[in-house]
Amino acid sequence: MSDLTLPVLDLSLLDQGPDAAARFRDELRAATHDVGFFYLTGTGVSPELEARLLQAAKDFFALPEADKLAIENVTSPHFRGYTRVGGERTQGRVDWREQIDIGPEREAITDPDGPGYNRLVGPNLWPAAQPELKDVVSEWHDRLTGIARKLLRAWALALGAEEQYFDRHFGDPQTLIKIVRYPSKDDPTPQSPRPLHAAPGRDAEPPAAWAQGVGAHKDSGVLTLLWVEPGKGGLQVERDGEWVDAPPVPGAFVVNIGELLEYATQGYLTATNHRVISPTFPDERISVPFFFNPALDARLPTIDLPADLAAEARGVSQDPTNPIHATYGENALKSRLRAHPDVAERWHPDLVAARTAS
Ligand SMILES: O=C(O)CCC(=O)C(=O)O
Ligand SMILES: [Fe+2]
Repeated sequence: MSDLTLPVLDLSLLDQGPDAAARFRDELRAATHDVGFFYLTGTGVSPELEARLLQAAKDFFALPEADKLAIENVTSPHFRGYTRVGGERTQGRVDWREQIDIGPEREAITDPDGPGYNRLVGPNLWPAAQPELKDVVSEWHDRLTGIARKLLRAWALALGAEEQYFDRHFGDPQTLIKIVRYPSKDDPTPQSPRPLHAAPGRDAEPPAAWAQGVGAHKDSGVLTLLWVEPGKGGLQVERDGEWVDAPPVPGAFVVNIGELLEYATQGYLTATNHRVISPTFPDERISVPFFFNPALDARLPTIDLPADLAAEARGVSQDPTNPIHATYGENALKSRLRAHPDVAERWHPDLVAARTAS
């Protein structure tokens, strides 16, 4: 395994005059053309806020199991709430992590003739026993939305588009915050994996030994700002067919782009496969990915790249097992149905059947 040092970019350069800002944009373009991943410092997120978020995450996972299961995601048609260890899949294999998924707080849309992705719209499920979770998540959401918008404006300019390109096409962002805990697979504490609940054609629940922290995948949206508990390795990024470690850097986010940004740049920017290796007992690892994505019905038009950049656009990755849909809602629904087959089966059998048939 080789050591990739992801590029480190300092967001505060954008506020240090035109030359510094231009340097940031060049570095941003290079990093996301070459690797698709980088570390971002200078974001202004305070260590106090990070500490509050980490504490809230730990408190949530330490709640009695019954409190967590009271908001289990199988009770939400909108893929919100708590996923227990073993309740999620990537590439058909079980992920050994538990998490809470939080999206925009909306009322469900009841329109049977509307697009399937409307079913992603709905209320969150919050733990009754931890009212403060909502406050810290809401503050985190607002801070990171500001950072994401700043980055996207820098990308737009770096790609030869007008600065507001993404603002204009995003609509009301469909953000997703996941608070995730990766236990060790050797942790003797029962992790209450989902009882046998195999999808058609799927075998019984595989043992933990077969599971993964989270399996190799590309993020389905535009931009991910990942916060990782200090000192906790495990994230790996695929580079030239090899897995390379991307350990957390103090005070930095790990940033990566998703399939939609690759699509909008016709492969000039690259969405990169990544995965998480489970920690070794007695360690565990907490992370909080923030996915900044456009409205479900948004379709990012292809950016008209300057000739020198267009010459280096590789085209969009073609993988028959993972088609990339231009409308964000379609792409998001694809990954939600795939990751949570039990939610899909219980609430959306018609969508599953339509997909199996096509
Ligand atoms: O937990 C991590 O470090 C990464 C998680 C991730 O890639 C994802 O949830 O999409
Ligand atoms: Fe990811």
